[in-house]
Amino acid sequence: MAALGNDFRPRDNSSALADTTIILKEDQETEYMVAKMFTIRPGFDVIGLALSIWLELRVTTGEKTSEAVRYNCRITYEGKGDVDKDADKNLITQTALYVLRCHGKKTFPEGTHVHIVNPIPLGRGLGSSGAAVVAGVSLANEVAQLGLSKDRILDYCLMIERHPDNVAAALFGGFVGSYLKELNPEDMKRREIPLAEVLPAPQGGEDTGLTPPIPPQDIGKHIRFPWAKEIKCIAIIPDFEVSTAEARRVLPTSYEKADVIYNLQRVALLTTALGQSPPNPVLIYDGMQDKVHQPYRKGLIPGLTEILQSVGPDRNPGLLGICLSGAGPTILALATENFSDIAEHLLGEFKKEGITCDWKLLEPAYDGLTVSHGSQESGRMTYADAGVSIEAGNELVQSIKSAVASTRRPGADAEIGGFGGAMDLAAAGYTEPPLIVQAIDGVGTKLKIAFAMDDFSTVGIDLVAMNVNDLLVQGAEPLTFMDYYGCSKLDVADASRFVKGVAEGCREAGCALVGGETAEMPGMYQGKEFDAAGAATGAIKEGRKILPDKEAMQEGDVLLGLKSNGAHSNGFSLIRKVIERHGLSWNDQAPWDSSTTVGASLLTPTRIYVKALMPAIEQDLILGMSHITGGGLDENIPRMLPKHLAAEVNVASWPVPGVLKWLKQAGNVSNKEFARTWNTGLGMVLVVKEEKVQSAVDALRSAGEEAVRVGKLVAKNDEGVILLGLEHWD
Ligand SMILES: Nc1ncnc2c1ncn2[C@@H]1O[C@H](COP(=O)(O)OP(=O)(O)O)[C@@H](O)[C@H]1O
Ligand SMILES: N[C@@H](CCOP(=O)(O)O)C(=O)O
Repeated sequence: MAALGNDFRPRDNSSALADTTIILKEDQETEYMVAKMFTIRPGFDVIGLALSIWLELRVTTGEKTSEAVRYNCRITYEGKGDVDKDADKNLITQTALYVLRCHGKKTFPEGTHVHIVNPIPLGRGLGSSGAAVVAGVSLANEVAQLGLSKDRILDYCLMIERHPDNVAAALFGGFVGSYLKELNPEDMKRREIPLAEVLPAPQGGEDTGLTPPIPPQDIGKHIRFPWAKEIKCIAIIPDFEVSTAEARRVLPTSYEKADVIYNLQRVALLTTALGQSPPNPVLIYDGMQDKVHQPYRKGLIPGLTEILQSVGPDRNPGLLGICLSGAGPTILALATENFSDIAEHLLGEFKKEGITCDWKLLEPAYDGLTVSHGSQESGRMTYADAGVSIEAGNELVQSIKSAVASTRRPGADAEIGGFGGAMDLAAAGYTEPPLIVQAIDGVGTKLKIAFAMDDFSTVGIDLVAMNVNDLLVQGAEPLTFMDYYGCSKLDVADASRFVKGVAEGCREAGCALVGGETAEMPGMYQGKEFDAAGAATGAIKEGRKILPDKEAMQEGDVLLGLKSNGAHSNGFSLIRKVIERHGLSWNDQAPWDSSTTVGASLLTPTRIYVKALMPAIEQDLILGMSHITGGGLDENIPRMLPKHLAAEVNVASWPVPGVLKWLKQAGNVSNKEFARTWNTGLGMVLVVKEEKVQSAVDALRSAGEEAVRVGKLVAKNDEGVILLGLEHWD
């Protein structure tokens, strides 16, 4: 991935489409298509919600094969479950064949290869068949260039899946209401038009020339409702299938008037309630009650009634409502927070029935069906087709411009838009050739907490901290910084909050943000997730030594510690496990600090020690420094020591921050593990000659930092770090 340059814009055309181009080359292809789909609906046969799971087809034509392939269509599949690979049996290609036959074509174009990538679990009520039907109609539309509009595609879909909720949401995206128009008298007479989900089979095989029923115009109508941004969907997906056909067979053919009115009243309110911000849990919970399908389907899903009734907004903070997804067995809970709590509870309820489940946190997806073409001959590929928005990139540049400019410093103007970031060393005070030091790092899985909290304002500070603290321990002054932000779909607000955090970190470290890269790469990451990395460049003045000065270190040299303010940016994989095991959710009150939540406390940004340490470094008061990151005291302190010396550290000499104390105890983490996973309360450990300790402490104090004496250097036997006073941690 090219990440150089200082244009805060999406990657250049050729690299953004690199994945696609590779596919085309390998298969000698002419077409490329992606169909993105969704799932669910809480109003029986009426409303559907497209969710963030995409069914994707990669389609190529002109493939050379040694043997004849039926209907000219070779199918390959990756994803959930397994599907038929025969073109006339696979739901996607079967649907496409029906549409092709409606247009007088009996086969796919020669050498068609359809590669299906399907993450939607089959037969779980998450609309895999609706997605497949939309993809199938679109497939025919593309390979035969039929020019069908989305509205006309819906007509074809409705000939196959006669309930419009799933196909309409899959096709148009978002939270969608739909109805089927009554057929006009002429079409009513056309007995071949299926009234239920019956796929018109190619009677007598591919060569009969029979024309299947062409859909009447405008069979279905739809409208998109608003959806409040904070509402997310927890899908609890049991490990067994319920076929939609079976789940429809158990429904009655007629209903009591009272039950019909009950549902109508709720659906009418629900469509508005789900668009209101903040959402009203009472209206949504009541609005999601149902009397026309859930009660009849309980025989197919053990414990359904009890499971649905086991949660409510009064008992489960954050929960808004719950229903069967599609025809089941998946259960869909809508919530604004405490997602893992709610999910764990429902998993527990299913477990009582002996059923294991998977769960996913999903969000509405607004694109619906998208198609992108890539023709080698015409070179008609576009960013937009591939899911990359230049407009969003430009918007981001505008929104971060002033934050980036605020990091300017002597030697770097921090203006964005050029091809590279420049630094005038002389203007920065380095008149003789300095030693240049560089560092590169990421934020790690602390990002996961930011995703869960939907708060990206501080992880940029962590990114800068991880880099500049690494430069600092080598005695270098950080001068410039560059960041990399990779996502699947650029959310300008999120990316901007992130870059503003990076700028804040840079200001704190005194370095200029001279460039960055925002890479929008469809399909690389899940939903709104992103990855971030950064690199810092610093300098050491001519004539001064790069640290650590191992040769100058001796037994008896003093170890000073600078406090951390929590976990900083390391050990988050274990942190997440401990939090999960304790059934805490990110929005719960932090057990170690009643004034904040678990997530907010853990997002406390990593301390940046530049301003505190630079004066002492410049006065040559320090022989070596260790930035306590992944690997903790155990792994990081020996990195600054000569082979013959070890660090003897008295762990009682500094306070362990409340959060780390709690995590250690809650995770039953041994002292050894504690010292090699987390920083234990020290963000930096310094080696200082005894005679310079007072000056070093004074220099640090003048810069606002209190150093504590934590130990000394001793002759090394086995261990690089000897921890004394461990009982203090028990
Ligand atoms: N991507 C796909 N490719 C081919 N067939 C599919 C695909 N997705 C779903 N199907 C077909 O649809 C069936 C599931 O449909 P259905 O019972 O309606 O459940 P769901 O709730 O998942 O829509 C699968 O067993 C399979 O035959
Ligand atoms: N309204 C339909 C929806 C079926 O959805 P699926 O995902 O189970 O195919 C119904 O409830 O039957």
